[in-house]
Amino acid sequence: MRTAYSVESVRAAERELMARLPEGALMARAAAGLAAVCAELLARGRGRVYGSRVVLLVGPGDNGGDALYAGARLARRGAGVTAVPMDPARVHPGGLAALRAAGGRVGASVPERADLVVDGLLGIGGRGGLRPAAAALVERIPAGATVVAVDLPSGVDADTGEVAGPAVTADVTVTFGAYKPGLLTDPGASRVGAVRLVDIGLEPPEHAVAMEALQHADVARLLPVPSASSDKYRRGVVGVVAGSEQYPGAAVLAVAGALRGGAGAVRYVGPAAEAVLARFPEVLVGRGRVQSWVVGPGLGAGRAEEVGRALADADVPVLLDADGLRGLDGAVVRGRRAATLLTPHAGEAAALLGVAREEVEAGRLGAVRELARRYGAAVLLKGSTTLVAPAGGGAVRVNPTGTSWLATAGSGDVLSGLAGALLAGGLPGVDAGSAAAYLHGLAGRFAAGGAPVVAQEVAAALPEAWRSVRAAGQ
Ligand SMILES: NC(=O)C1=CN([C@@H]2O[C@H](COP(=O)(O)OP(=O)(O)OC[C@H]3O[C@@H](n4cnc5c(N)ncnc54)[C@H](OP(=O)(O)O)[C@@H]3O)[C@@H](O)[C@H]2O)[C@@H](O)CC1
Ligand SMILES: [K+]
Repeated sequence: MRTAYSVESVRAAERELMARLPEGALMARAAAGLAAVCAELLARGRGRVYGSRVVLLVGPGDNGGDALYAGARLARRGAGVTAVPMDPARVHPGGLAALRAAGGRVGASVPERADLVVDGLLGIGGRGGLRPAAAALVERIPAGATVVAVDLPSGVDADTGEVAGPAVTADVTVTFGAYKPGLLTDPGASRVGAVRLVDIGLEPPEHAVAMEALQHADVARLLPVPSASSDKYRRGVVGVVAGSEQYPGAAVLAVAGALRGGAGAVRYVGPAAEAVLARFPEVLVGRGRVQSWVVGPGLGAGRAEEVGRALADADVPVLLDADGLRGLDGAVVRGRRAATLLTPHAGEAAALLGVAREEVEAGRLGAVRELARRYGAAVLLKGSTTLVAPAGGGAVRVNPTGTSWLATAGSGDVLSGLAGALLAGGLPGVDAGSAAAYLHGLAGRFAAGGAPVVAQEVAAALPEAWRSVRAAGQ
């Protein structure tokens, strides 16, 4: 499991550690780690550190201090290092002295050419959009230079991933002590490049985890596996209420996802039974006992009664997607005993929250948390980085397996069937949602292999995704 911590808990852990260490020790560790990554990148790009041109963008706080001490290390190895302060009157004094002593220089403007630019403008102390002096430096980053962000790209909010105005786009982000949510959540996540975590001895407590990303072994532990005594009912029957005359394909794809999600059986309810059976003769048709409901893909408007009927089944987990999310009543969802999992994309989330879609896109983490709070339900927010918030608050999961090839018609229908099958297998909403997103992303990668993919191929690649995950759990 990869975990991320809020700025507040990183600061608390930092204070505790600092109290036990000599002054400057933590910054020295951070700078050493940063310099090592920079040296590695220079060696990879130009064969050696000696003679390379390094530019440090230096902010007024400790983030700038890290950059200066790392710059001093690179200067000692023969790099030509120029520090450009955001505010010459506010520069980390120890860092500046170290750089000068190592032969680095201070410039008033960003040189036109550089092999490597170190973004030490703002770290976890950054607030709001970049001020003009910082934005002006970011604008002048020379094209073609490798950009290394210190702790996080300046302009990205560490706690939320929000980007208000200009921000650095890094090739590599060297982060200290712990991941921050902003590195894992879009729009920030698309600015970080490759993330390298430097261990500086920080140990934030486990209860303070703000975000987590599952890995193969975590998913392997979550997936239900049939035992010798399993029959189809014990493995779970998924009821799929989906499709319409206009969108019969959504029903077929949701059923495909449910069948490949380990369900003992799938029961289909709706007007697309002919299309479903033509593709999957193993499907049961019509209402009956189920261990979970998947309601919504391709349902079309005006089917509120069917949504209400599934929700009224208070002891059966329900997944609501697409049209199943229209006009959703918070009190009804909150009143349920069994799990409810909502799987909106940004537009549907915006409609539920009564805000503009752009607002959800700009603050995805806040939006998914707010939806989970309002509905008392687990919420999977689809998109460039899929997020899953648990019903009762707590760490939000971010899916690490996504691929942009999955942005294709019907892909969400497969995901809803798959997550519904995991609910039927007994997984709580957040686990069902995050394990489904993980397998779905993996299947998308396998099916695409670097080429366009269609939703039914994603469903067909799900067994390969299961095998790949289960192999890691053995
Ligand atoms: N945690 C750890 O364990 C360790 C942390 N370490 C490092 O310390 C970093 C945190 O340092 P930090 O606290 O000094 O804050 P930092 O990010 O440099 O920025 C604050 C300064 O920026 C300014 N400013 C704020 N917003 C702004 C804006 N929008 N646009 C422009 N300016 C803005 C703000 O100005 P003010 O508001 O005071 O006027 C203030 O002067 C951390 O990220 C990591 O790199 C490591 O060394 C060791 C281990
Ligand atoms: K930075």
